[in-house]
Amino acid sequence: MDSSAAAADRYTYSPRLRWQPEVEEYFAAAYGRDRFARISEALAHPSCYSCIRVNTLKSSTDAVMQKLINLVDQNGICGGINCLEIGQQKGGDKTHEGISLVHKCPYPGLDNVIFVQGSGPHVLDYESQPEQSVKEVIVSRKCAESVLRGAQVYVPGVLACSAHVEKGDKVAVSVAVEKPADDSGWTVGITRGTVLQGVQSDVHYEERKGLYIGQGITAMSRSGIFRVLHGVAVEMTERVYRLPSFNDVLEGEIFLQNLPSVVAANVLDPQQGERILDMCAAPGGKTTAIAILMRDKGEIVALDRSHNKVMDILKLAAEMDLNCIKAYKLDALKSVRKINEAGNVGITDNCTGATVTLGEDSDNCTGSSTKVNAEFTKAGEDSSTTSVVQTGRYHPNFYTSSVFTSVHYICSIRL
Ligand SMILES: C[S@@+](CC[C@H](N)C(=O)[O-])C[C@H]1O[C@@H](n2cnc3c(N)ncnc32)[C@H](O)[C@@H]1O
Repeated sequence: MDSSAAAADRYTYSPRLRWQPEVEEYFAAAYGRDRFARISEALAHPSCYSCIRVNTLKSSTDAVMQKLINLVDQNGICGGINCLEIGQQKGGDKTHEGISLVHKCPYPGLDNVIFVQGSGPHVLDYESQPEQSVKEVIVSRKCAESVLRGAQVYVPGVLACSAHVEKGDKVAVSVAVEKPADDSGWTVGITRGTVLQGVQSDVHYEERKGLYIGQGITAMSRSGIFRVLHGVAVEMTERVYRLPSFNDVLEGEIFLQNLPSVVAANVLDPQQGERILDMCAAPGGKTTAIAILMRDKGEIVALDRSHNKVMDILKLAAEMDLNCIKAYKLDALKSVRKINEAGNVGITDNCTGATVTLGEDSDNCTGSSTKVNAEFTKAGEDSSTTSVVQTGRYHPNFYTSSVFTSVHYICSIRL
């Protein structure tokens, strides 16, 4: 193979999804092998559109579309990537690759949703400087998913980098995907800080073939990337999928959210004045969707086990001007306990745990009553530092709705 053919083979994006054998067998039997192969193929690639939910308490779908059009006309919102053209397709010369369009969501009941069309996969030229060997960065899967949705590469997402990378270097960015580990779990098998050799003797050389998601310019040196805790490591200049970044765009008026998550909140059909429990809530996508459907009237108890993520929920709620969301740090796994024989509510001995007993009585046609007795740590307080911990008693009656969906961890209960 000559060097350009080898590069074309190597610097591509053609990921293959790996399943645990029993899972694969199950789905193959359910869908048929061919159909399941097509589903697996589709799941390995990012969506070609972004889905935006409008905060209809602050704006309207039409007004947001108009603002996006104006923003693009003024500055573009793609961070230097030629990918976004919003509104009507303007003239025949705009049909080249890279054009994106904005549409209202065509599905009934989702008129608060806007789609922004992206493009890809694109074939990129990674070897534009043939006299130099390609410098490389490997990022985590989570980081890669964000990059393919328009984000930059941030420091925590970088797992490995070539030697001698300086600020301003052009780098090829690939993704590390999990593979089966010895203990029957999954691992990426790369220690953070690994030096990439860029030669075939490099242990990670073969496994990143076909997993290149784009290229960019380093915003700091290799040593900086692994020394600092925050910041952009690589400014992406080319991506195999091009979608606009909505970072800092129309803050509080829009939320980027996958369509199934928007639908999950709609299916719950929350009403004004109700009380809803969202047990794995951060960053607050479904919580805020539910709050808006309730027109911010009622109460949503939003739980997350991570203190920082609880702060994210509160930040998002404040940005969106939503006052009905109360966020608490609580491990949902410790918040539900089966009823004991006597039908008593147990009390946990963990200061951040909650005890929930599912009772048999029901005074509501949609579900059974659920008594809750919990001690919780209020958002903004750190349960690991006893000097600042203040726990409060929490003892409402919960009424489960017929909807108890696990789509994207939503775990919402009508109280
Ligand atoms: C995929 S995110 C949830 C997304 C969220 N429902 C939304 O719509 O934006 C999963 C969240 O669940 C939280 N989480 C996972 N296990 C949890 C548990 N046992 N108790 C509380 N939160 C948990 C994680 O910290 C993470 O923030």
